[in-house]
Amino acid sequence: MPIVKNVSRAVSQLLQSSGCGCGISIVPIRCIGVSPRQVASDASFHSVSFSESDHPRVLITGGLGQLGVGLAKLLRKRFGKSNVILSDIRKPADNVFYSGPFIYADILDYKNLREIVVNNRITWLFHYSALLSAVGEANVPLARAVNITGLHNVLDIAAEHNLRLFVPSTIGAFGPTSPRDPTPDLCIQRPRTIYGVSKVHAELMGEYYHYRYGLDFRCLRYPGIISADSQPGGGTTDYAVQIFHDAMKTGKFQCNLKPDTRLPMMYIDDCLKATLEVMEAPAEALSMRTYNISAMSFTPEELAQEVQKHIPELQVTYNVDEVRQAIADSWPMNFDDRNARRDWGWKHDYDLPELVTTMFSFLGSDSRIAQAN
Ligand SMILES: NC(=O)c1ccc[n+]([C@@H]2O[C@H](COP(=O)([O-])OP(=O)(O)OC[C@H]3O[C@@H](n4cnc5c(N)ncnc54)[C@H](O)[C@@H]3O)[C@@H](O)[C@H]2O)c1
Ligand SMILES: C[C@@H](O)[C@H](N)C(=O)O
Repeated sequence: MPIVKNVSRAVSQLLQSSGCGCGISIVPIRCIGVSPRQVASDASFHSVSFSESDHPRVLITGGLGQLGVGLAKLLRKRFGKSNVILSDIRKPADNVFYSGPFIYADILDYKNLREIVVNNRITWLFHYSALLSAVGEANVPLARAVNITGLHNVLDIAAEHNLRLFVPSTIGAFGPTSPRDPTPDLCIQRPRTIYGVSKVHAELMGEYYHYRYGLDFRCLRYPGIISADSQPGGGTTDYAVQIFHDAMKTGKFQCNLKPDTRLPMMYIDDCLKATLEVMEAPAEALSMRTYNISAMSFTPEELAQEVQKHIPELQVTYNVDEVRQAIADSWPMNFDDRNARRDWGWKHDYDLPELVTTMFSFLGSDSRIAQAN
């Protein structure tokens, strides 16, 4: 194996060379000039010319799901419309297409993704593409491809081009053997869904690339997210969005989880605020690269009672979906987010009553507009 020997000798010489300025334990890709995809070393130098005083140039993958459009809106307000590119493999609605830059990007197409990053001089990447917990169980091969192979593509491109990378994780990254009430940042993680397994993999790979190559990887474990103007993509916590729509439309709601199933939840504005805050936090403030964030925790019964304060005639019945129930029973009931609060000042704005009032004022004003038209 002379080639292997030569390469390892060259790498060890590079590691020891004082000119590189690298420590032995942290080896940024640009120092050894060999990326995980064997891209020429000068590939990363192009993006290094980005000045920190400029606005970041942002790409959001999987941006047409429940969270991406709201994230683009928030980031465009902060960094300017033209600096934030939304992408997905689906066709955007007119209002999304005309609200700012949109591009087709399949995260499984490595070359296409790299071309987008290079041509648009991307400096920050928010990686939102994923198959969520319930749809993931219904199509494991696709979930494995999108959530694991897709993540590998994103990690390599981010490392090669010196990007700051945000990858969301989830309460679903924990499992039945994790402490569930509360669940700390660091504990046993043995999830029993392909979604959870892929998210633990993403957390570990991102942290590994951070320590091994200096990748600026940042990750938050989101609770179930509740939003009024976007639909959830097939998760276990979807009921907590659906109840609002059904309460408004029919006054009847059939819940697919048992009434006492407690899960951590969060209003979308808090989720997106946390995402921007952790991306803007100075690196020295981050004692970890993956944080839990928390706002509230409730059961379907407690949510229904709060909703009934606004729509007293709402009738709730229960028809349990065994797959979703088994998933929910293995997830945290409460999330311990003390580290996020201490390190970068995380603080939620919405508790359960505030969330329900906000959802109804949003949906209420929407329906009034629909009637007027
Ligand atoms: N919504 C939540 O409650 C929640 C909670 C925890 C974590 N998260 C995470 O946040 C991220 C965004 O969640 P969401 O609710 O918007 O998800 P979503 O399911 O609503 O949207 C995911 C998007 O990924 C896209 N996608 C699928 N395959 C793709 C491919 N090959 N290339 C590019 N895009 C592809 C889909 O078209 C879809 O628009 C996900 O990573 C999810 O795991 C969400
Ligand atoms: C919790 C989260 O990751 C997603 N909403 C799901 O239920 O799958």
